[in-house]
Amino acid sequence: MNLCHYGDMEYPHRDCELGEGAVTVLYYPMMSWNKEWGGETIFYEYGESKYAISPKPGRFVIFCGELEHLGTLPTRICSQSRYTVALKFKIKSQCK
Ligand SMILES: O=C(O)CCC(=O)C(=O)O
Ligand SMILES: [Fe+2]
Repeated sequence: MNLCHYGDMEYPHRDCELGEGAVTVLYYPMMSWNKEWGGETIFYEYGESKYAISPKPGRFVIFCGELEHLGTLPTRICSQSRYTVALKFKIKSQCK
């Protein structure tokens, strides 16, 4: 379970080592979210941002844990906490 607010720090990371082949299931449990509040999950490719997923209430994102990503922080006008639930599964075969 992740919890962050405006002013916190988050870093781009991978959820597993390259070649480890884990899968992450990310869930946004907030009851409501305004797009002006930011908080997108950014996915990187070759070190550059490639996809931004809005933290829409009830949304699930399933991705290969080898992908570099970042849960961005809420903007200053957001008075709510940004929650996510991340379930990280190791699988035998690699996910590519
Ligand atoms: O909160 C997010 O958008 C990402 C969370 C995450 O990357 C993690 O828990 O490993
Ligand atoms: Fe992560």
